[in-house]
Amino acid sequence: MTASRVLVLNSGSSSVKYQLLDMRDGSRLAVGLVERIGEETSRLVHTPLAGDGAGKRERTGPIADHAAALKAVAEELTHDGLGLDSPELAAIGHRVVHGGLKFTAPTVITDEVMAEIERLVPVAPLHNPANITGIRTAQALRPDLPQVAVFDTAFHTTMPEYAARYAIDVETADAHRIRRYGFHGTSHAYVSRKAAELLGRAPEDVNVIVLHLGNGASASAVAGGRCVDTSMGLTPLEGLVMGTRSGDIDPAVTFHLKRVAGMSEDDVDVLLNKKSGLVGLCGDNDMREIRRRIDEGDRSARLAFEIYVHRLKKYIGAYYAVLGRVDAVVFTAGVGENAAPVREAAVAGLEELGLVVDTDLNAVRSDEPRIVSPDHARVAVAVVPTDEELEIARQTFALVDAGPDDAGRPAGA
Ligand SMILES: Nc1ncnc2c1ncn2[C@@H]1O[C@H](COP(=O)(O)OP(=O)(O)O)[C@@H](O)[C@H]1O
Ligand SMILES: CC(=O)OP(=O)(O)O
Ligand SMILES: [Mg+2]
Repeated sequence: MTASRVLVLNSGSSSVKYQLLDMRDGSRLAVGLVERIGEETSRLVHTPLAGDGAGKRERTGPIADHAAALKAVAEELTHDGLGLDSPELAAIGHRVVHGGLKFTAPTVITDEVMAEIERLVPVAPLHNPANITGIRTAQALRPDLPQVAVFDTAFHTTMPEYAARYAIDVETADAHRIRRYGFHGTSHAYVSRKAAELLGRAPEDVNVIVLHLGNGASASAVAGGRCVDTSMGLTPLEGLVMGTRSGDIDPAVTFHLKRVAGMSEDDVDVLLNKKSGLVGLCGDNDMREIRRRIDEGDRSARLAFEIYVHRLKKYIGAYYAVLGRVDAVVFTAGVGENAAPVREAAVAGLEELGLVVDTDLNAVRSDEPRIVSPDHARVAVAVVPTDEELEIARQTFALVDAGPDDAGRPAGA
């Protein structure tokens, strides 16, 4: 039997999401999440969907680091007869957030590839270190298997220079590779393709604005299947208001804080990446909690919501102008898929642009891609659940399934 399973690891700063899939039909064999890694209250939630396991299992209690988290995941899979030692496992696919300009496609991980991912740590300090630990741990568990990196930045490498460059001194920018890279690309690619499917058209024929609103959040303008602009920049800090990140601010705020408030470089980094966004504005970064507080009349929660939505609306307008013609505005990720009030507020007042939501359609909760604008609307407003793990598994399997070359290396090595 040829190996057809792929394990996908999406390692975040304090969490690991994972899925084991069978690529013969794309079915999931197990899914899970380890959260609050490094805290006393770590939690692993594992759901076997095949094998010997039955039903969702939870473990709570301290999980010290990503290596310990992956060990626990491996134990859970083994318990279900889906262990990493299985000969059916073809590869392990890793989400890697920053790939710079070098990686425009999924890549089999070699020592040189690892060195490049490490070199990019300063521009993705919350993400690349966790991705690296995930890769190293997986390599230690299955040194014989191809490990594949699927980069968040890859989809955005098609951006034209005028969208990717900052208007700063060219020599300085080039010397330090300062430009806009963009992130969440696997999600933007998957969701824009699915949106075309939902409209019943070929991806080459549609222009869409994708709003990926999770804890991290980004917008992208996709013309005929290619990214032409996106809201994140050199790092995943630029753009929309996020759970804990500020998104766009005047960069002078940073020197002002250093000069006037006596903050260090690291203090400002932590402020903008971890203590800003929704959490900085109102103390909560979970949109469910913010909506609950708004319903109780809480003013700081309301203002946080208004700032979040105002920024979103500005990007919709900007990308409308960038694309010229828009076929759909598509919401995805935790907030985009679940928070109907965010979708409604983001397009409120944009009727002249052809953007309206149907209140009843927008209120429907579903895991399926769906249109939430009325039939007659000029531009579709859609909700398309993202599936970064499935997309990573597909790209990983496509690379390793192409077979080894003459030297016995997997394709792409
Ligand atoms: N039912 C819901 N209603 C509103 N917001 C939700 C709901 N479920 C999840 N969210 C939001 O989604 C966020 C997580 O999104 P997700 O895409 O899983 O983020 P990430 O992958 O960045 O961790 C939560 O912080 C919360 O704000
Ligand atoms: C790049 C990024 O912001 O990722 P996440 O949303 O997983 O934090
Ligand atoms: Mg995410």
